[in-house]
Amino acid sequence: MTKEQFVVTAAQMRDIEGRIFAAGMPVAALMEKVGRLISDSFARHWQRLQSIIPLSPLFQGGLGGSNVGILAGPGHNGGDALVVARELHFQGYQVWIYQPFAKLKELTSQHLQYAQNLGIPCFTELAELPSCDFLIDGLFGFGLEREITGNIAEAINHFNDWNKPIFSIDLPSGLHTDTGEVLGTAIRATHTFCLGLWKQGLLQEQALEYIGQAELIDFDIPLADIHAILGEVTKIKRITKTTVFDTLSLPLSPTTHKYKSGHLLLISGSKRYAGGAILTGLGARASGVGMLSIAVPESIKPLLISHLPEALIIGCPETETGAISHLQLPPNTDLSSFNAIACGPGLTTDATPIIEQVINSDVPLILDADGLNILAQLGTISTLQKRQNTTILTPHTGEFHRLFPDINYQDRVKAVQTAASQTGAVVLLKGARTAISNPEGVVWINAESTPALARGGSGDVLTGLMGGILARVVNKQVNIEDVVAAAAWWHSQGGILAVKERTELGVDAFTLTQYLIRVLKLSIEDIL
Ligand SMILES: NC(=O)C1=CN([C@@H]2O[C@H](COP(=O)(O)OP(=O)(O)OC[C@H]3O[C@@H](n4cnc5c(N)ncnc54)[C@H](O)[C@@H]3O)[C@@H](O)[C@H]2O)[C@H](O)CC1
Ligand SMILES: [K+]
Repeated sequence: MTKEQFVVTAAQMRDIEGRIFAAGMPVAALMEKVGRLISDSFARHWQRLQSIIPLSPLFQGGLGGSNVGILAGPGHNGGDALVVARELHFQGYQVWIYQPFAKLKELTSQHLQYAQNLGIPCFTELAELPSCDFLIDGLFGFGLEREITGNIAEAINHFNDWNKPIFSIDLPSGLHTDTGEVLGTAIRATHTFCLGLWKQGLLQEQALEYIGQAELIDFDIPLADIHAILGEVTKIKRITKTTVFDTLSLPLSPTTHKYKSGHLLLISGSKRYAGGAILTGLGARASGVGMLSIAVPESIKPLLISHLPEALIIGCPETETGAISHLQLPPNTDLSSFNAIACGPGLTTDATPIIEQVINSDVPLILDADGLNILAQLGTISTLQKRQNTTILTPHTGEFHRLFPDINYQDRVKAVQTAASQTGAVVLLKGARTAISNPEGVVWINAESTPALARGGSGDVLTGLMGGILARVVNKQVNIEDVVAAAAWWHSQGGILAVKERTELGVDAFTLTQYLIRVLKLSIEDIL
């Protein structure tokens, strides 16, 4: 487990830090270490930022000379900020401090006193403040306990209105550490330096517009202290490249062959939605699955063959509306011939018998799109109750609400945990921060994505990619939720790479399929 995977609440972070202090690490030393780490990381970011934003006329070139406004709070978040203030002062920045609080924690008060003795101007009133090139937000960290009101709320709104880059320490001040909700008002950060371990609130969708680019500042928290507080099996984890590569079982064995790399059956498409079948097939292709069979209505079989010559396209009888009426598998083949089935994109809701058939099979199954809408019509929990083998559901919020009308999906972590435990399935709830839970409540959060993926067809690609990975590794003793997390991570990283080269408007679903192998290659080069 790399530190990047752990996700903590304020209480857990306080307990972990409490263990570090109890073991002898002086609080002042930790604050000094953290302050220096932030200053170093900040200098790297500021060099990059300087190339894209105009600087104040006072700017004298080089790293120094920029004007820095430090917002210092009454607690140790403020203490961190004052250490940063001192370090940037010695690096030649023009630093001023805004510190409006009457009562400060002891350590924070000492750092303020030293900054003042160094001649760094300190202000308590907004009206007195000079201009600056950027701000460093050390008002509140995980010690924020209640709504921010009065002059502090006014100050936060005032700084947001300056439209200057704001670098927040630990969390944007005003965000609830655990839920990410705004307590009164909150700093809209350009960049957030999250300290030690990812705070749960930074992984919640409602926090996204306040966080900016988030970075973890690792200050060497011993793993033993983390596990002592979080337990050996941590409940909520952030998907990282390391976990994904463990699941994808790369590199391939030199003696592998196509039958050892899994056989996936996709059941998708209709006369009305042939594209869904093609996109799902292209997603599966990218997974490297050994054998790919795609069951579609007979009338679109030639279309699929032209897009996916390597796949076995199974033309099935169709209803008068052009949906698959029943599966007509090749001779000597039944559903148990496949390592996994992914079913739903483009099916339309006229394919109920197909969904009943795959649910009654004993094959690992992914249901998406119309497969989920039909499941909802059949009765989600009662229908899945009879399934013994792996089931994965991949709804977006609308499909989730149809499947689980009684579950409030605002708290996405709780929502997927509840849905997974009620159905015995692994449930992925799509979104800007996709959440995945297994029936035991172990949750993966995909913390990096791009709004460019919010387009028709993008989910079809994910279904095919996930189905291919599942078919490849299902017999390799992997956790099913790890497979789902690997697919979600790969899918979003493909989107992020496509945005870099084609802008946020250039990532249609077909283009996305062309970036999946590219992003894997770049990730392997980066990790090896
Ligand atoms: N624990 C440590 O020694 C280290 C912590 N790190 C940094 O410190 C903060 C956590 O510090 P803490 O003093 O516990 O709390 P905050 O600085 O986040 O909060 C400040 C203080 O403000 C008061 N307060 C809470 N809510 C409000 C409000 N709505 N209005 C006004 N005042 C409020 C409350 O009394 C708090 O004590 C952590 O985020 C790190 O930045 C270091 O990184 C390592 C050492
Ligand atoms: K802060």
